[in-house]
Amino acid sequence: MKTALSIAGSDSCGGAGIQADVKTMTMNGVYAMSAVTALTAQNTTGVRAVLETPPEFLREQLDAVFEDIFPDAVKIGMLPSAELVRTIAERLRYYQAKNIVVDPVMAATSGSALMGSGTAEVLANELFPIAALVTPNIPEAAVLSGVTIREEGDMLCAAKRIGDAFGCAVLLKGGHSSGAADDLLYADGGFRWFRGERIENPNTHGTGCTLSSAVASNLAKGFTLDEAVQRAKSYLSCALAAMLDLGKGAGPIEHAFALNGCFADKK
Ligand SMILES: Nc1ncnc2c1ncn2[C@@H]1O[C@H](COP(=O)(O)OP(=O)(O)OP(=O)(O)O)[C@@H](O)[C@H]1O
Ligand SMILES: Cc1ncc(CO)c(N)n1
Repeated sequence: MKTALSIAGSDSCGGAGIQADVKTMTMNGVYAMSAVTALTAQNTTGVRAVLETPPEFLREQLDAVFEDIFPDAVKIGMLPSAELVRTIAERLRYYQAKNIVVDPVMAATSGSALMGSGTAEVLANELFPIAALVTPNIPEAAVLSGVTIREEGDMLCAAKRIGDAFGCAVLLKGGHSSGAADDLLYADGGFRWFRGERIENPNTHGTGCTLSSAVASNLAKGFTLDEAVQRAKSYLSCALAAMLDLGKGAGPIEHAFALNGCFADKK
């Protein structure tokens, strides 16, 4: 069985972070592992508290995983501090980790900040160059590129700037746009749109985590980058379209929509 590692924060309400990644990887047919960067006390309405993992303990988790079950892909999510970024970059280079997907998480869907100031620059410098794919949303791409993003032309410009500056492929997600949910891939000097209808569902907590870990899962299985993005987008759209409705804020999506076997049967 192919394997994938999520290096991310824990989301106590289960819709984003490590919990979303493990569910997504499992549903996409790979064996999921985790290295926790932070504990968050959060729910669908906001983040109440964050406890950062000490860098030496994150390193212990990474060594424990890589020395035993070498992951076929790595997804990186919430990184609250520059020190944690440097720890991960050093370990991933040491192990020559492959199929690295970096989701540059800056804030939760609820708006709460998840990254310390100054960390974005270190993240970009240290981790983007070793990534197979970087997946910013529109506000994150604006910070990383310095481009104000209002329309498709701005998305092209921002994705190219980030990709060219750090030598990585970029998937600029369109979830925060006012129109359709169209994502833009910039890879090997070329652009490709992954078009998606906007699904009328206010419950979008963890969509970014889900998309990036689905891409990582599909890279682990050997799909090309284009195929992995297309498959990930289809999985995400189905999980959103299942219309799960939990919590008082922007709720989580239905990661297990495809389970019809006896263990998932309703009473
Ligand atoms: N209402 C929607 N209908 C269809 N697709 C959506 C919708 N909202 C987001 N998406 C898709 O979800 C994926 C994640 O995009 P988004 O821009 O929401 O990421 P994000 O802000 O990082 O997510 P989050 O912070 O909520 O985890 C993209 O493929 C985007 O097109
Ligand atoms: C732990 C964690 N990672 C990422 C996100 C972004 O959705 C979140 N809300 N929580």
